[in-house]
Amino acid sequence: MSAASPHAPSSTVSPRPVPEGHVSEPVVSVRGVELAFSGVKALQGVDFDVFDNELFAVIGPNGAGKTSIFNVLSGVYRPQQGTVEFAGTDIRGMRPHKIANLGMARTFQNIELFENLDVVDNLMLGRHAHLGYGWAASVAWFGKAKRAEVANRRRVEEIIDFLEIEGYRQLPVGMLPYGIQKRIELGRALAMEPKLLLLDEPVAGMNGEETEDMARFILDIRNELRIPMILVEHDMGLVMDLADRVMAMDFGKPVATGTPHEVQSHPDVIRAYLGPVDDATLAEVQGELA
Ligand SMILES: Nc1ncnc2c1ncn2[C@@H]1O[C@H](COP(=O)(O)OP(=O)(O)OP(=O)(O)O)[C@@H](O)[C@H]1O
Repeated sequence: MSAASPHAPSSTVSPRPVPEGHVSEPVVSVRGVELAFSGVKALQGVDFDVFDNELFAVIGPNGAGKTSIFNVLSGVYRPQQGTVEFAGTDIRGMRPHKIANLGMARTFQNIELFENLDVVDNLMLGRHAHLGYGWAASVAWFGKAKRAEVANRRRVEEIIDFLEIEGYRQLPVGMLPYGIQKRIELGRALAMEPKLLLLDEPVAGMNGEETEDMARFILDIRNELRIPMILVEHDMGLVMDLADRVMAMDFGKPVATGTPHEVQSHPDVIRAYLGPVDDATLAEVQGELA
């Protein structure tokens, strides 16, 4: 992955702003998170909130700590310090499958689908937490198991409609174009009916048309399904177009949090991408971004 330069205008940045219109409790609340790997400080003093129906982006150059944030949220890494609350529950140290069952879904930088299964079956795997019956029920209480299966299939068909992948539904995922596979991975996350969606570089490796399609679906998820999202993405154009708020990271620390407009030409954000620059160069870059 390559780090991209931030683009477009800016102003001032408040350290931890609560966005206008958000009076409710945050869906995610992270405070003072510290994560280290044998001396390497991956995260230091990370604080942020994500609110209902918010699209929150995390940006930063390579190694800034973006993936580590996702891994802390989804339970892959346990931070040494700090608190992580999701949907009102303290999830620090909780196992990934338990966090997923609380309603946190994630897509990955590299597609993680079952290539030999068709689209419908891959999406049905996302319904795992919604089976509504156990193994015994599936044998001894056929009626309940069958009703749950029908309801799950109906939900999967709704997602297929929503993501406009009807034409691929019976095809093995491995033979589909890259952009469609990324869409199916998104569909599997949606099949979980998540309370929060983590999108890890959703347009990485996509061409222009695929990127535009994905951007449209991300907006639809926010506007129609009203699912809050955290987006990690190197495509700054996409971040600036889609995000409600952005947190910029550098060397494991948040350096600016605010609207895309505020963050993109913040001096610390520009220095995170370009390295040390003098005031004249900084002003020139800010001028180009304006
Ligand atoms: N499992 C690990 N073991 C050792 N160091 C790690 C591990 N995971 C992350 N790191 C280190 O933590 C720092 C942050 O890494 P992270 O992958 O979170 O950055 P990133 O912003 O996602 O980078 P990229 O944009 O390249 O994906 C880096 O110095 C990285 O080498």
